[in-house]
Amino acid sequence: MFRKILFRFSTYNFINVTQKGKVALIQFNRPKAMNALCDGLIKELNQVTQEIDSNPEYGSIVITGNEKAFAAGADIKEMQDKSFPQVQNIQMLASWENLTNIKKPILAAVNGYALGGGFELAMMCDIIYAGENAKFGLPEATLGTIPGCGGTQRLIRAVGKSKAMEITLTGEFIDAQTALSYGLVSKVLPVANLVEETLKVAEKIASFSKPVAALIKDTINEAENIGLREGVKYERKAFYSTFATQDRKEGMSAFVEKRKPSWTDN
Ligand SMILES: CCCCCCC/C=C/C(=O)SCCNC(=O)CCNC(=O)[C@H](O)C(C)(C)COP(=O)(O)OP(=O)(O)OC[C@H]1O[C@@H](n2cnc3c(N)ncnc32)[C@H](O)[C@@H]1OP(=O)(O)O
Repeated sequence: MFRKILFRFSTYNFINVTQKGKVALIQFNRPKAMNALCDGLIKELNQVTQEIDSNPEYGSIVITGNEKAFAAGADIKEMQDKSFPQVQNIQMLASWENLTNIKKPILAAVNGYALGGGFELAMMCDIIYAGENAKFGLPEATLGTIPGCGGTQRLIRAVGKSKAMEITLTGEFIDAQTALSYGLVSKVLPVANLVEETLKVAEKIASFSKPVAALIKDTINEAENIGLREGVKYERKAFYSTFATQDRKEGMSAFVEKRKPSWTDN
């Protein structure tokens, strides 16, 4: 069903990368460590997502783990002996947010645990689908630390202050249905079908014009940084800019001519 991606850097130790049509599927591959996010895994993830982003063959990305764990957080064993100067001087987490610079839409398919950095990483994605067994949490307080990769900031924007405080201050996990009721995830699916169903949505997204998808992603994400008035201005500029593209012309012509559009990504 999948074909291996043959990128320049095609040997990975901590992830598997496969392709279905125009979709790249990235699967974390540290099953013995509940897919804990070690530095090597983040380096590979950054490298491959940048490659996919600049490869015109791909229109979207799906990130997943295994049935037990999406990712149980940053690797605690790797972090445990680090000192304050070490984490600050090397800016330990500086590259951990690179995923947010990817222009193509990213879907997270979360089965099992998405904890700490794993939950933060899922929240950096554009759409989250959860398997029925998914468990989300920010248990950093139980380790004597706090979320370090946008967890507090993205969670409050997704669920509001009281729930964000509750989740982060107690360190307790929430299940898939609760995450759905909080608006954190868009759908809850059977564990066995999660990746397949997520790929279907990713394929649909990838079937449209890539620059237009990138513009939608950018415009919605910008709403998290700016107020409504500025956001509407930002959106309007983006809307106008589609009139400089072939794909806008093609989409509207195809509608009027009652035919399917043929996107050129220009
Ligand atoms: C991209 C953005 C990232 C930014 C990161 C910024 C800062 C983030 C900080 C954090 O994420 S701190 C970590 C937060 N996560 C946790 O506290 C969860 C820790 N894990 C657990 O609580 C449990 O393992 C579990 C997920 C509830 C599963 O429990 P279960 O009893 O089923 O399995 P275990 O025997 O505990 O685990 C199996 C195996 O996996 C190892 N492991 C699990 N989680 C981690 C981890 N986060 N880091 C390193 N290793 C982990 C665990 O030690 C076991 O290994 P062995 O001891 O058997 O070798």
